Amino acid sequence: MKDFRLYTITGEEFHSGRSMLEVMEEAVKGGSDIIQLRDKFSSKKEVFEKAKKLREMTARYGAAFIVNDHIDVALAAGADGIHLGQDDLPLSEARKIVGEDMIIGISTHAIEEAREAERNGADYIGVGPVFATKSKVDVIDPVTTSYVKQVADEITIPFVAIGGIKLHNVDQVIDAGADRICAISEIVGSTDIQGTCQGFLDKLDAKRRIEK
Ligand SMILES: Cc1ncc(COP(=O)(O)OP(=O)(O)O)c(N)n1
Ligand SMILES: Cc1nc(C(=O)O)sc1CCOP(=O)(O)O
Ligand SMILES: [Mg+2]
Repeated sequence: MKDFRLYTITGEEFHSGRSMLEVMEEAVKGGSDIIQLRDKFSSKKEVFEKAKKLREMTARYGAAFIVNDHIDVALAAGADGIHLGQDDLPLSEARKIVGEDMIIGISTHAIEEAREAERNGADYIGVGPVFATKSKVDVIDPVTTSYVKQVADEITIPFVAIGGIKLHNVDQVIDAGADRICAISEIVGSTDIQGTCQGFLDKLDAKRRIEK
């Protein structure tokens, strides 16, 4: 898959009166190079309608587009990939359905899950929740930056840190080894979405400059 740095997920409860498309377009304009449609409340038909709009918008900017949970919606909307959790369809079965070209991302919360996802051909993994988050209802306790460090030290496929990541604590995640970060509330709840994205990118870039 094409490399990415900043991953933004929809969270319509934080969009405060703005349309989902408007919010996500701001995120892409701000430099989010991958976005995910995550919608736990709408009907599948509604999720599909949203997916088609996000597919069209992301294609205009050259950003990757991922659908959470719904493989059929991802395929029907022409998304670049799907994101699956530990309780979703197993990766090997999902791969049979979507083929080799589609991106499959897998959530992981412990190093054994990260190893398994890598072994089974995940294109990237989510690593979290690093910090406490209110954006997910059935969330487990924070895995802390020590899990980020474990993954950075051992796993070779791309990983994205997620969960409670804000501009004020992202340095801890970057210091633990993350090159890519993912956020919902800090970005889509911001009154200056482009500025918030730029703030994250500046911090990620500063790390890359130091490593060169
Ligand atoms: C990039 C990324 N990482 C983790 C998740 C969480 O996925 P999952 O565990 O399936 O939980 P839900 O998002 O479905 O509630 C994600 N969506 N994206
Ligand atoms: C959807 C999701 N998955 C997580 C995981 O750890 O797998 S944490 C999370 C919520 C992230 O939202 P926020 O940036 O607002 O904390
Ligand atoms: Mg899921």
